[in-house]
Amino acid sequence: MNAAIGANRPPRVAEGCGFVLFGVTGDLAHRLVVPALYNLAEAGLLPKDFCIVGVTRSDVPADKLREDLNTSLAKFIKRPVDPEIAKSVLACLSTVRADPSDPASFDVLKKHLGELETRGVANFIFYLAVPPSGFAPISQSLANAGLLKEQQGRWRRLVIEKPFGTDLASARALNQQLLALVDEHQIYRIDHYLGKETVQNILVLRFANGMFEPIWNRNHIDHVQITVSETLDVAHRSSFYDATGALRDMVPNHLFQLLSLVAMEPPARFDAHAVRSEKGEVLAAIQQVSHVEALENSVRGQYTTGKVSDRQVDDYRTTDGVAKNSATETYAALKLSIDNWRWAGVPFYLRTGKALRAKRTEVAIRFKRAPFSMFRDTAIDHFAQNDLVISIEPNEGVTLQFNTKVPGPEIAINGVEMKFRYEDYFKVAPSTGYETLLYDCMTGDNILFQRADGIEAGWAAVEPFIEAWKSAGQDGVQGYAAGSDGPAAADELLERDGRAWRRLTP
Ligand SMILES: NC(=O)C1=CN([C@@H]2O[C@H](COP(=O)(O)OP(=O)(O)OC[C@H]3O[C@@H](n4cnc5c(N)ncnc54)[C@H](OP(=O)(O)O)[C@@H]3O)[C@@H](O)[C@H]2O)C=CC1
Ligand SMILES: O=C1O[C@H](COP(=O)(O)O)[C@@H](O)[C@H](O)[C@H]1O
Repeated sequence: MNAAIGANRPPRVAEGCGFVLFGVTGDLAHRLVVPALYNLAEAGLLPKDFCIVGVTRSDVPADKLREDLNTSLAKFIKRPVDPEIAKSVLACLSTVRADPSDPASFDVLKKHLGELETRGVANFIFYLAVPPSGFAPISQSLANAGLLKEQQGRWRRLVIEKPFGTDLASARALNQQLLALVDEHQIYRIDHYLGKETVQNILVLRFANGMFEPIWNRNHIDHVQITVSETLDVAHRSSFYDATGALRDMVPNHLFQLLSLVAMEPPARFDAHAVRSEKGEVLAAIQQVSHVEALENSVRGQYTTGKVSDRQVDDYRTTDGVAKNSATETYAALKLSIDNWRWAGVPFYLRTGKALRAKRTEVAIRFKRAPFSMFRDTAIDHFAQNDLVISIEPNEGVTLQFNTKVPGPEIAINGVEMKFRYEDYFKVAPSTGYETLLYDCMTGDNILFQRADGIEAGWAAVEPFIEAWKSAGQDGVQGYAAGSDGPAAADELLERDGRAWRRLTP
């Protein structure tokens, strides 16, 4: 590798900061955020002047919280926890009570952060690991207390969790509320898919390899399939899910992150402005469809009783917290078109669902078939479609399928695979996926966070489907047995175009 490549890019350094964690008593903080801080500490990546301020709405003693978080580290770090590192991360934790319904409590928080400042903590990250209803009130209270103002090189960053809105109007409103309080560069809107190595690798695969660009277009690509299938059902979060559904939960965020990385134009440089502009552009180019077209080009499914591997799963509508006549989809499939020259005529098929046969997150780029006339009479054992498959999870890696000659005196053809697997090349410690995102936030790099325009373009693209499904109500919700590949209508969506989904199991 050319050692000069990248030599001009200054090393990124995480700056000392106070990590103010709203919702520190909650699931996300315990399962992902604090374990990610532990992993950063273990990797020597936490800055020297670092401390955690856990914010709660009721008084929780710091000792009690440290004990709970320590237990969670043991539970959620997928290898033995080093007690010294855990101690050092949790030793710097203090707690404060602050509740937006009690404005005076934010003065107490301000005083606490002021004391930390006198001890040399110059910068603050405000991480809102709370339900979405808390995003705007907490941000407003922080701003009212003057805690979001940047001055004299001291930065203030606001991390907002997903979901960012529930539709275009609410996402716009939230963006407006936040942007009235802080500048765009201070907002870090999280999508945990961008913390995945395999998702970041899409950028490198496409733009650090010269061989792909000439064929990455409508002349060579037949279609793209994006799959996020899950074996999980919704039992433990049914009330959230029944109000949300598969489309809102997964498509405008996670699946569109994958779509935008695969479909965007090459950014001029590797920086947050250029990359996020191109991602936003391609999402904005997703064709806006009428209600009729939305219904024609989509499938909604809801799981019924079945078995996922050996696990019995009950009918979605019998789940506690789910309305008995719920029309909420646990499966969504869409056919989308992108209105630009690169992708004209290349359908993007997206599918995601719960309680399916297998956990699989992948992007498959299907190339056009070779003009096959010269092999018309050739024996074909197994014909491979030319798929380039980016496996996000599991079996992280990239696979290329192609046809080859079977050894022997005759010409016979067999499909084979060329595989790259991360585990064969790299030793990577298990991670939560939040480490890179938190580290980037400490370095001030928001390339892996979403900008307002990208979020809104995503919601705008799914809006016709949301609207059309709402009008259709129960009509059109297809049942599928838990543990299957999804509703038959999803297969028909592709069959109509002479295509088929990749199977969920090999
Ligand atoms: N859990 C997960 O795996 C994931 C979660 N997310 C998102 O992260 C955020 C947090 O999720 P999760 O931890 O599961 O949520 P929880 O329901 O566990 O809530 C987290 C904490 O937020 C505080 N809280 C609850 N309601 C409010 C409110 N209205 N205003 C302010 N604070 C409140 C509570 O702490 P206290 O009472 O101590 O103040 C609670 O412990 C959500 O936006 C969620 O969508 C995103 C991806 C995955
Ligand atoms: O944000 C969410 O993502 C998970 C799927 O994440 P993955 O990293 O396991 O692919 C999904 O289960 C959940 O419903 C959704 O809210």
